[in-house]
Amino acid sequence: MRCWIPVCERRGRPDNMSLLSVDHLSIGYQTKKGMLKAVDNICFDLEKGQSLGFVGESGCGKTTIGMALMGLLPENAVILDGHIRFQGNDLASLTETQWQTVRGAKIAMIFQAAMNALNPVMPVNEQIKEAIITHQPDISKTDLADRMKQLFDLVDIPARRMTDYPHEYSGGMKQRAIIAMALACDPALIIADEPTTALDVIVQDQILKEIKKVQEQTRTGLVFISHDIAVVASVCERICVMYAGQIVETGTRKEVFKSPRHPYTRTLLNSYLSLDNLNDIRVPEMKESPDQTIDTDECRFAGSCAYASGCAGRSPDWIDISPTHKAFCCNPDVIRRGHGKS
Ligand SMILES: Nc1ncnc2c1ncn2[C@@H]1O[C@H](COP(=O)(O)OP(=O)(O)OP(=O)(O)O)[C@@H](O)[C@H]1O
Repeated sequence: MRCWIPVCERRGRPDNMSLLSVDHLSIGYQTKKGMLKAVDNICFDLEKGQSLGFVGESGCGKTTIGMALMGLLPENAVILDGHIRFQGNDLASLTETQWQTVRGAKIAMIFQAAMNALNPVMPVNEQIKEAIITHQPDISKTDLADRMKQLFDLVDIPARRMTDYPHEYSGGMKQRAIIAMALACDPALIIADEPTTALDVIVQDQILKEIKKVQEQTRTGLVFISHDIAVVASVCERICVMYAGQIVETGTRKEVFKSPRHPYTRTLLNSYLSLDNLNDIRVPEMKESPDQTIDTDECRFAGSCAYASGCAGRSPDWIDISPTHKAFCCNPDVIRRGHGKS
């Protein structure tokens, strides 16, 4: 099966020059029912300073991708196929000892509800210092103090609050401290997995702006994971929409958010569109996700798709809408017509 790779980024340049290059990645979990293919033939590239969002409903495989990028897949997970190249090195072949020089230093992660992971009995600045010293044991006291000031400035925590304990911080400040900790060693790539889920809406908005600002200022690559397409669109330049382990649509923020083509993306966007926009979109009644222990090339969304017609038994393929916008479907007419009526 052909896999979409953004040719505009790869043209004239060997694969190993990308910050991150994921090729035909498939990851399974060994379960009692058999091998559950949680990630199926995923391809994407990310350059320094770029942001890429993964969005889809719970269980579509977003966290599995994030964990694979951090070398933190659980024991029953198996990389079935493909490569993850980071700065030219294949992450899938690293030993745990090698991972320790990458994880936290070159690739950092902001987990779901990570703020609860702050140590309650240690001042926040000491926890961030510890993260720096773990990867840079020879750092001088002056450089460490400079780095700490820089980090707190970057995430807008006043210097006078550096020595506070976590319980003295609000939820938003704790999450800013977690962002500072992720940035501590100046990583080239940050994976943010639902980083604002535990926060109220106003604080969520502030933290999303903070992540975007920090990512743009530091030119860090960002892989951002969320079930909320509006959240992803507010932070990321490019979006991959996932369904049942596969990417079904990818494009720039504007292309995916303003001109969704895959029937599943339209469903995801349904709750964010006004009734006017919805007039010519058929929104299906979502059925249960397909059983991913059954290995098939057939369209996984067909059972819920309001546009499915003659799709049974056929395999979807990538359909080009623009050089940066593609959708994975059996039905080119539905994809090319966009919001058009059938
Ligand atoms: N350790 C595991 N063993 C077996 N199956 C797993 C395991 N972890 C995840 N899965 C399954 O793999 C699929 C993908 O899960 P994953 O957590 O990556 O999805 P997700 O999109 O991140 O969902 P959520 O937003 O709920 O975290 C799901 O069907 C899930 O049940």
